[in-house]
Amino acid sequence: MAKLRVHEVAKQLGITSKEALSKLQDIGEFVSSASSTIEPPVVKKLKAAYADAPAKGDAKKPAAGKPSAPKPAGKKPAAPAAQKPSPAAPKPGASSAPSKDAAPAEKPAAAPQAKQTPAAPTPASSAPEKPAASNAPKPGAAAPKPGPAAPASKPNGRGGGGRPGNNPFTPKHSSDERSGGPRPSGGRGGGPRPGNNPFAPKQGMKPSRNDGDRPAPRPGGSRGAAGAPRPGGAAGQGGGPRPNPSMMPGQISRPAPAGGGRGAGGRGRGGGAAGGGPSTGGPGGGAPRGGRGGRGGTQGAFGRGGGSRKQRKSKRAKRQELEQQQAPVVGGVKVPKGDGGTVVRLRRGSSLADLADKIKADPAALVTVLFHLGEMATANQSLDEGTFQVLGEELGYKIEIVSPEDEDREILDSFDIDLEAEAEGESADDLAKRPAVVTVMGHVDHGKTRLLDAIRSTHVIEGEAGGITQHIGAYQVSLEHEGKERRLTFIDTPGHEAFTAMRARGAKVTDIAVLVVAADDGVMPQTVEALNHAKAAGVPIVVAVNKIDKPEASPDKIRGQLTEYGLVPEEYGGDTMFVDVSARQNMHIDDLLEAVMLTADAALELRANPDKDARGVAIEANLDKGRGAVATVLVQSGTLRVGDNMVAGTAHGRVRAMFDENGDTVSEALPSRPVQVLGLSTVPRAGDLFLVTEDDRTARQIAEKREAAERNATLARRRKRITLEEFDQAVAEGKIDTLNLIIKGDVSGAVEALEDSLMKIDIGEDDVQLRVIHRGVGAITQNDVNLATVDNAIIIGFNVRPAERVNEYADEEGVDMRFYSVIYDAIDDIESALKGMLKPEYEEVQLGTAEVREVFRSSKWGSIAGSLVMSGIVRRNASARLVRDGAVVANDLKIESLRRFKDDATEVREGYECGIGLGKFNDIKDGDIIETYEMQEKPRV
Ligand SMILES: Nc1nc2c(ncn2[C@@H]2O[C@H](COP(=O)(O)OP(=O)(O)OP(=O)(O)O)[C@@H](O)[C@H]2O)c(=O)[nH]1
Repeated sequence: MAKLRVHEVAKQLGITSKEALSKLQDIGEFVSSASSTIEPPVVKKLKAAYADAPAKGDAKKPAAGKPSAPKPAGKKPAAPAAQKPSPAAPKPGASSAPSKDAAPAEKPAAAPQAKQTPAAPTPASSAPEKPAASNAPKPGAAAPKPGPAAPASKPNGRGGGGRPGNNPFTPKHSSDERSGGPRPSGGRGGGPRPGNNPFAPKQGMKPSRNDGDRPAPRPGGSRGAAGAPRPGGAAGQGGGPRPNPSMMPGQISRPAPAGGGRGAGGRGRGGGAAGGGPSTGGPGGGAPRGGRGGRGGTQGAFGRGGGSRKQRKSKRAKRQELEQQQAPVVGGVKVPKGDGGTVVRLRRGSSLADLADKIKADPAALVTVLFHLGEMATANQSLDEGTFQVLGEELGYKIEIVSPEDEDREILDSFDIDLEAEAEGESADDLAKRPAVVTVMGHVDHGKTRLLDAIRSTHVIEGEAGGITQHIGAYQVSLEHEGKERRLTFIDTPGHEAFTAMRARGAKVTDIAVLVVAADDGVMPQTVEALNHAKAAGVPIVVAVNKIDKPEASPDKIRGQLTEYGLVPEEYGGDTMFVDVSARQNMHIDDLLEAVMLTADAALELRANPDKDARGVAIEANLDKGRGAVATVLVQSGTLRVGDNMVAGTAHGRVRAMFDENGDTVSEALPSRPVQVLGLSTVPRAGDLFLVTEDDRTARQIAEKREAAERNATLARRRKRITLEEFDQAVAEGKIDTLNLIIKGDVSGAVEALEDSLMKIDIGEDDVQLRVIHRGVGAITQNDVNLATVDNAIIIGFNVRPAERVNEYADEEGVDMRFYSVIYDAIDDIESALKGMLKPEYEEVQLGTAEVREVFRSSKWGSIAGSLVMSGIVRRNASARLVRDGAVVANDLKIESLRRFKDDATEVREGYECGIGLGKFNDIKDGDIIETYEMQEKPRV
């Protein structure tokens, strides 16, 4: 018999290789690594040191060689569980189970399976026995035994069973003998696929069925049965009973593709026992299938003695084996496990393949793990944050999904560019005053364009050639203020649409907004929209009351109207400057500019460092036939020079030439200076941030990375930012405390009435607020959606619908729009959302009870209560209390571990057995009742 390796013995003992190594050292044996072989006497010594917990190997050995005496099965009678997979209900403990701790859970509840095997062999014994028993139940089948049985079964599953069909020339390979060579895809452990071997006379359904022992697929965790069909990887498990995915909520019963194959090999663990036994099939021989298969074989080599495969393993194989040995098994596959604190950052829209890449795992394995957790996804499918969180928790990683801003920061980080640190590192000495950047907003036809023209024509700095001013998207004016020459930059695209679109891209371009209101018209819907957009961005507003040349102009009326919207004129004691102007007649334009200066000086600290590479924002861009991409950019800090390498959004290139608003060439542009730039590879979007890089290569690579990030983001976009239903949770998580609304209605009366009623909702507490950030009359427009996007708002449409294509846009941006035609319905919805937003009150809700049937003590896990769920469900992480003879022995416990057979389970339902670990609490006795409960939120009335 081959010598065992440390890790193999460790596995038998249910300890880690590391622990085994240190124990060996303790007992005076020096062994260099986990893959070193150890002499039988040393193995004995080591096992003796763990005498408390019988080694798995003990169970296995008999299997390999001669079967141990079967233990009276069903010592523990059975429980109701009609579904028990295993025929008999062997007592885990009884059967020299490998290690009690592993097995407890699986004590089958005695539910004798009518059809299956007649007898109820002890787990350990059963496996080997069966083959011998001739066609009795296939070993695999027998294996179903939970814990103890597990080992036995595995062998079947994997090692034990050569895949019948695989060797057409093995005459004796009847499925019977084969002891249930597992066939992954087929119903996993148990059944040899009869049809596979045309030359095996005995092959037929019958044996296979036998073998089956294979309980009818049970809803809940029947998977214990070796035979239990198991999707995907599960199957792979080799006969090992595993929690059936179907017992998980929301589970989909489709098999996880990936795992399946893997399973084939029967990942050897545990299987060795039986596997070795039937040298007939050749240990593990069944499934030499890829690496895993190989493993199965290796493990079977526990029973390798029987094997004809004594060939030496290559170093690589050994190394792989060791690696796999060290990796934990989750969901039936091996994945590198984190320590619980390792943070893995993933971009929004990432897939399992991306995660696999980061944690150096096999994507297919992650598919299986996720399936095990109750969710189906392909390796390349974009997953949401919640799914990654659950998966991360299972794997021991903290997964963080990064926002677009973080994402961009990370991209720049990878090039050693940290804009924040750069800005923070600047001292007051580095900063110089810069001009304010102004956006003109207002209702249609109130004179925005005319005003911008008036300002430009009177104040634009003349070009050298005195050339004709041209539209480049922004311009700078110069004027004298308090004896000094001051400049202001105007964005030449009037309206809040462009303003909010840029904000949506993360660009903070505007320092001050000029709100133009025609004195002969008054405050109109877009006036309000514009002021709401400016307020939402926290930008100070200066009001230009235009068209005062008109006889019907009534500037005072405008002041009065705007007061209602929170813009109180200075002359009324407020802090908003109102300037009466006439754009047509160039009246008071200077006063307006003066007011803008004063407001800027009062409210803002406008400084930037001019002595560094330029950073800024693209204002607008177009593709010119002769000149290629032409972009107007606004320098926000640093100085932009011709010849600089820059990247703007996903466009990059070298600045070939720069022009100002007069069409004159410029060689450098200081902060707040808008210039037209030639030389970019493509056209950036308005609002794209730009920066100058050291070389062209860096610029190109940043652009490429951004492009890739955008592609990913588009994939994941169709997700709601925030919905009424989610407020609750968002508030509970501390993400928000204000419900932002945008109200659009068919008539202003209705909008006002709705807003009034909403504001009167008695929330009762002041930890949650309602804020209407914009209201207006007419269809829901793209601007509304933009604003909702930026400020995370919900749009309420009262008797109005979205304008053309806005629906799709809102959907793309993940903005929640709700439509009502009855005012009370809207109020009801918002009210309940708000009430949900209040900090939740919790009450205890009982989940289920489990009766302790047998307590297993393990040095590793402490006490494990082998229990039968008597009612409801037992859920991992749920709160628990222990009741003994009707009295509560301990409160405030937690179901810290929950296992079905050898695998972790999320929950176990009534009628099933499981192993429950209560953390450090060890005072558990047979007959105790474990009551589990959860604190659930109480609905508010
Ligand atoms: N009497 C008078 N008419 C003005 C004044 N300012 C603008 N107008 C006129 O108002 C009309 C609309 O002016 P625009 O500057 O195009 O208005 P706007 O706000 O830019 O309009 P949109 O671009 O459609 O949003 C034009 O016919 C202007 O001549 C003013 O101060 N006095």
